Amino acid sequence: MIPIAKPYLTEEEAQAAYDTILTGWITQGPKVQEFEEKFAAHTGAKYAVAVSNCTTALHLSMIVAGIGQGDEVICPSMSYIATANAIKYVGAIPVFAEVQPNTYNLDPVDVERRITNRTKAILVVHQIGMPADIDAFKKICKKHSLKLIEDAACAAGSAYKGKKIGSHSELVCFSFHPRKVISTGDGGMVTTNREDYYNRLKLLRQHGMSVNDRVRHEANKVIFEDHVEVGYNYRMTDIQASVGIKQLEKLDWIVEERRKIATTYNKAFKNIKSIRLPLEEDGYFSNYQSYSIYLKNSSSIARNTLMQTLLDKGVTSRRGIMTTHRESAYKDYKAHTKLPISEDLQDNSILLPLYIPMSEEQINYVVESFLEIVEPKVFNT
Ligand SMILES: C[C@H]1O[C@H](OP(=O)(O)OP(=O)(O)OC[C@H]2O[C@@H](n3cnc4c(=O)[nH]c(N)nc43)[C@H](O)[C@@H]2O)[C@@H](O)[C@@H](O)[C@@H]1N
Ligand SMILES: O=C(O)CCC(=O)C(=O)O
Repeated sequence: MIPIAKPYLTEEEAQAAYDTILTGWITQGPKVQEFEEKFAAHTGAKYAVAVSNCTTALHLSMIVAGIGQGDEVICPSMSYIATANAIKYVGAIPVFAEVQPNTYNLDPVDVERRITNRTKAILVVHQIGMPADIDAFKKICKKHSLKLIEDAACAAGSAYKGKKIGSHSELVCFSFHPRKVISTGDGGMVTTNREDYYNRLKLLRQHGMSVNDRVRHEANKVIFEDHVEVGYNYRMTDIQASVGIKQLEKLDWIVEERRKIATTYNKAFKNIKSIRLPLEEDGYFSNYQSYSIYLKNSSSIARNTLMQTLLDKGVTSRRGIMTTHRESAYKDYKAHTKLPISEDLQDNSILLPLYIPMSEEQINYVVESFLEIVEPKVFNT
């Protein structure tokens, strides 16, 4: 069976976790600090703050951006549910905007249309690793005095206009969940260029503690900490961070390898008229966290049938990215939300296997299986 995804983890990561365990400092310690410094350097951001996952990264970003009760935040419905949930955590209201059919990313024109006097921020997602048009959203935010927050859960190693994702705006949130291109089991990171945000994020992730445990541990004078505001326990462990450091060293290589597989898929499928392949325009550099194909109306096979037939041949796939407004948790949205493009993309797209290392044989098997089902006539000639 060819899986949909698999984290690329080696003896190196296992050894790093082992070594960290034996140091006796296993959470929010030196390895977390090292991972943060290296991640900031890699993205080109001034600061990075490690947290327990991207959902908590988004939650803290909402808080430091000053988003609160009753504020509106524009975001895509077509994203993993964590995007909208983070807005809800602070009592704010997710306002769903449409995405562009060929990139799955927020449509700036539709976003601007949905701005009201209660709008406080735009939460832009770089969907399945393809960067959104950051400059367009920066312009809208400037014009309407809004905050910009980037959900880069899937976009570690992606770049926009020659600069890595993480370096473009004030709050960028990453995930190291196993489904992402690099993983620490679970884990997240916020990058920022603002020192005030950096300090507040560090405070909030550790209960609002004024003097952290490492400082107290190393002090030769008795120090008492204060908890200056109601914070959270959103720490990353040093065991995770030591894995993250090794993963980060491989990130650029992993992205190159993923892009090679995406290129093979692109070449193999380019002449199929009934499907649309991922679009990577000039200035956009995707890490191909996922490879998504859209089945047009003219497709002779329904998406779910295609998925089952692939599975029967031993090829795992996934349906297109979910739409939050159609989840039960968001049933209040269902009646008044009209997002035909997002719904169509969710219903008619399919993610194919893409992971490192995928053998040539496995890649070819996915290609052949897909062609055999979608274009049987061409395949058999
Ligand atoms: C980007 C989004 O991707 C994921 O959705 P998805 O439907 O594409 O993928 P999932 O069904 O979660 O599949 C994750 C796949 O990734 C591989 N995998 C390998 N190790 C793991 C693991 O520890 N946890 C999970 N969830 N998956 C793991 C397996 O092949 C597994 O089937 C979700 O897990 C979301 O959490 C995520 N935001
Ligand atoms: O929790 C998940 O399954 C995905 C969300 C995520 O990637 C994260 O919070 O880091």
